Amino acid sequence: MSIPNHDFLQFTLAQPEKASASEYIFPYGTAFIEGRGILRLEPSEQAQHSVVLSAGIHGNETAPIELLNALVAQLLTGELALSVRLLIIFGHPQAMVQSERFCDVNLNRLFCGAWQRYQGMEVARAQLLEQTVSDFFEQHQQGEKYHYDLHTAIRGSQYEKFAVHPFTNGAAYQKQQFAFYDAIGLEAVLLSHQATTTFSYYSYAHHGAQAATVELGQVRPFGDNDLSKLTQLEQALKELLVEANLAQGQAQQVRLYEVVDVLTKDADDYRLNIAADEKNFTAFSKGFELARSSKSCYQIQQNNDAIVFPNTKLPIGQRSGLVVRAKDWATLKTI
Ligand SMILES: O=C(O)CCC(=O)N[C@@H](CCC(=O)O)C(=O)O
Ligand SMILES: [Zn+2]
Repeated sequence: MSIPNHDFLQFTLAQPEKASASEYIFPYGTAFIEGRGILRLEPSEQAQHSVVLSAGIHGNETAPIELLNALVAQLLTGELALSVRLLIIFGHPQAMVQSERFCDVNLNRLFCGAWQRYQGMEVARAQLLEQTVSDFFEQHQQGEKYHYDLHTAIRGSQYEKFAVHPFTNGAAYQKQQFAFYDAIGLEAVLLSHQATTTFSYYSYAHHGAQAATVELGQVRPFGDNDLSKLTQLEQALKELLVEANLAQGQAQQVRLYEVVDVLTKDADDYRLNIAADEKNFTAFSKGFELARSSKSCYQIQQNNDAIVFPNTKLPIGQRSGLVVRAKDWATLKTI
């Protein structure tokens, strides 16, 4: 069965959760519909890289879903000639239908086997996505493995577009990844300071892929996105898929931040002392009381430490924000 009008998004939204697999030929390869929201494209010519592009791990983060859907249509019609193995994942179709971030639990906390510690409908989805990515990368033959997991943020941001780069545990960072971040229009990168249970970290840690979570502006409903803001990303993805080339800008144009603390909601009365519309990367003075609950108090340790992803509408035990600090490029170990 082929995808009507090459519209993988509409096809996905209309499919049942347990959709059956099918495959068909398109002008430059074979398309495998592996499950709801999961489309693998294998080029007819020798593939140059293995690329995973995911969006909608949070169902209400629609701009990158629309962007990927347009790219898929161009591939399926043959307007773009595919030269890499490509796995497209629309992460959480049920949450997409409901215009929600998630249904029971945050899917992007369930990877690297963390799903074993949770309950809810996302558990099976996390297992399936892990298995799908593993199967895909296990068939990798040549070139690089890439996984870019595309999101939009709940809040506005001092830097509209930025990446969360996986924890490397002391290994040198690949400069070409930062040059790619600049090429796709990112203004900042957060360097994770510990292992996480996110989708992109799974591909990095378990499959050695070049991977990142990429934030592309603010959450908006389907049809309400200005995709012209994502032109640089669109061009760079086309270059990757068609020419097998990782677009390169100026790595050092991208501002570096390191995560210095992860805030965790530890009680029902947990509060962040920030305005409801405070933007990501808002900086504070040393000593400012950023968070308080009956169990804990968090004060800013150094002038200009900033908050990213503040959120208290979540269960106890979950991340309520990242405290980040600007980092000098001269201190970054790169190869
Ligand atoms: O705006 C927010 O608060 C969250 C936006 C979002 O979904 N971000 C990702 C980042 C994942 C990472 O840290 O790598 C998430 O929270 O899952
Ligand atoms: Zn998200």
